Amino acid sequence: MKRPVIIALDFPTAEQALTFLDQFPAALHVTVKIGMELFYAAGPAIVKAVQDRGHAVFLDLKLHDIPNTVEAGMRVIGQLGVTYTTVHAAGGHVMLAAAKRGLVAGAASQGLPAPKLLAITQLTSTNQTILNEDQQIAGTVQQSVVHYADLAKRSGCDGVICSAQEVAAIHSAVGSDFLGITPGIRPASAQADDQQRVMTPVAAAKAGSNGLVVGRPITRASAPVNAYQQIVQEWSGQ
Ligand SMILES: O=C(O)c1cc(=O)[nH]c(=O)n1[C@@H]1O[C@H](COP(=O)(O)O)[C@@H](O)[C@H]1O
Repeated sequence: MKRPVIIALDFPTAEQALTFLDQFPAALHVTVKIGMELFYAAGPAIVKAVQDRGHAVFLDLKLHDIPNTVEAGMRVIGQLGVTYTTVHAAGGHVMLAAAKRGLVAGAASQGLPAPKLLAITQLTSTNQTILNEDQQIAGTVQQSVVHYADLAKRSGCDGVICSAQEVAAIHSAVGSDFLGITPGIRPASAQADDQQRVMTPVAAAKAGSNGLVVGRPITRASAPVNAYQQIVQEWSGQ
């Protein structure tokens, strides 16, 4: 799918994750996000298990450390054949450039294409108060997100993770070829949970989002494949 609806496979064990995933026919070729919970539990074997089922992997480990450590970690991630991976933009230019270098080198060592490197801007659970008081960053959330998008682009990243609320501003500031992949997606009837900056799939599509990340509205639905297909339909109908 050119603009994917990425399913956040947030489960505590490989068994639970694969039991859930096996409801989705291989022919759907979904993209699933493996985050820290599942990766800490199941390691690279879960990445391979998902790929062996014909699905694509977004490995979301949100690296944030000194440049040398991030470069070395990304070199390993680059060897796993994943489609996307993440780093925190707040680590700064030198760390982001090191992340890109490691990822490209790791992929090249296996003859693989480099995964798309996405920088986390402000998490979708962050609101104005958290930004100004906890993080001591002045200005609006949108200003901070656009700043991080510009930094990420200058540092060699392929895109950012942000709320769909900020995608249009990012595209007008740094260009529409820079990916804005957006979690915090909630169908109109769903609860927000711990998300602060949410949008519906339809609104995210209209805003120019390059891909949705959706977890609980699919993983906790009584009929997950139907919930997924309904979101895909809303999203791609725009
Ligand atoms: O990097 C992410 O994927 C991410 C960034 C962000 O700003 N907000 C955010 O919710 N996410 C992830 O997107 C998924 C959202 O899950 P739900 O809130 O259940 O739809 C989770 O796996 C989060 O870790």
